[in-house]
Amino acid sequence: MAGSGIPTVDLSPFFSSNGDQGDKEKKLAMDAIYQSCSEHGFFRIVNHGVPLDLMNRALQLSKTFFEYPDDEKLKCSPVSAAPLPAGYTRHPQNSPDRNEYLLLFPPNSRFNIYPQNPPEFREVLEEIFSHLTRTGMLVESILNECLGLPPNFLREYNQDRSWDFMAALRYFPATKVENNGISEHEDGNLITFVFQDEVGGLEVLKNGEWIPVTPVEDTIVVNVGDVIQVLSNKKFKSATHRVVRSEERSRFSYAYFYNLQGDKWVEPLSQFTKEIGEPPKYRGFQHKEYQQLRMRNKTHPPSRPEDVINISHYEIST
Ligand SMILES: O=C(O)CCC(=O)C(=O)O
Ligand SMILES: [Fe+2]
Repeated sequence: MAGSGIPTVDLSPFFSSNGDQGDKEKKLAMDAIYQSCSEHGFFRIVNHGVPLDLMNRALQLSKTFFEYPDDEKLKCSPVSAAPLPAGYTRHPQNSPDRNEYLLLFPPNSRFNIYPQNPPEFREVLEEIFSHLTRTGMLVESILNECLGLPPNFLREYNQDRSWDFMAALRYFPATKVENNGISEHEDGNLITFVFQDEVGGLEVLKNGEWIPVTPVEDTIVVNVGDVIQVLSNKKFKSATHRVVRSEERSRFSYAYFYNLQGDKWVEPLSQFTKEIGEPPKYRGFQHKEYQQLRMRNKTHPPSRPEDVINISHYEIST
C-alpha cells in the first residue's frame, strides 16, 4: 500500500468459500505473507474479523483508564509476576521504556485482575480478546500453509490457548531529551497483533532502515515472533520493531500475543533442518524458560542494552 511501507493483506477470502476466484485471492494473500515473513516478518491485515467499533471502543476505554489517578490504576496491581504480571504495571524508573500497561490472559483466566472502572471495560476487553484469538488461529493456519507444514501442524503443536495474553498500552509523551517508548526488540511468541490510535510511533526494521508503521484505520499490524523464527530455522523472520514517542501527546495501543504453552519445547523442525540438509540455527528450549528470561529484562532492566536477553541466546554459532 502506497506510503505505508509494509504490505496490506486482505483476509476476506479466508472467511468465505468463493470457488476458483476465492482460491486465487487466497493465493495472492499467501504470496504476500510469504514474502514479508521471509524478509522482515511484518504485514498489516484488513477484513480480519475484528469489528472496527470494538477496536475503537477498546482504545477509548483504555485511554479513560490510563488517565485515572494512580491510586485507581494501582487497585489492579499484579499479585504475582508468574507466569506474567497480569494487571496494571508501569515500568521501573531505570527502564528505557516509558509506558504503562494493563496485561490480561484470556477471559476468566484465574490470573486476570480486571479494572472495576470504567465499568464496561472488562466486557470490551474480553470481547476483543476472543476476536483476536480467532484471528490468531486463522493467521496461524495461513502461516502453516505458507511454511508447507502438514495440515494443522501448528494448531496441534499449539493447542492450549490459556497462555495467550494482551496488553493495553499507554506511551507517555516524549520529552526534549528522550523519546523511547519500547526499545528495539522482537516478540518472543508466535504471532503478535497490534492496533493503535492515530498518534503513530511504531516502527519496523526493514533492510536496515526504520520504517514507520503509520496508523491506518481498521487494519491490524501483524508481526511474526521468535517461536516461528526458531521452528522454521529462520526461514520466517521475527520482526524487529520499536516504539518512538511523540512529543505532544500520549499514544494508546493494544498488543495481542498469540502464544505457546510454557512447557512446550521449541526447536527448529526437521522439515527445515534434517530433511533439507540444513544445520539447526538454534538449540532447543522450553518456552517458559525463555519467557521468564524476557520478563526479567523488563522488571530488572540490565544496565547494558547488549545484556538484554533475546532469541540469539539460543543461537548455535557456526
Ligand atoms: O504498542 C505497540 O505499538 C507495540 C508494542 C510492542 O511491540 C510490544 O508490546 O511488544
Ligand atoms: Fe513487540
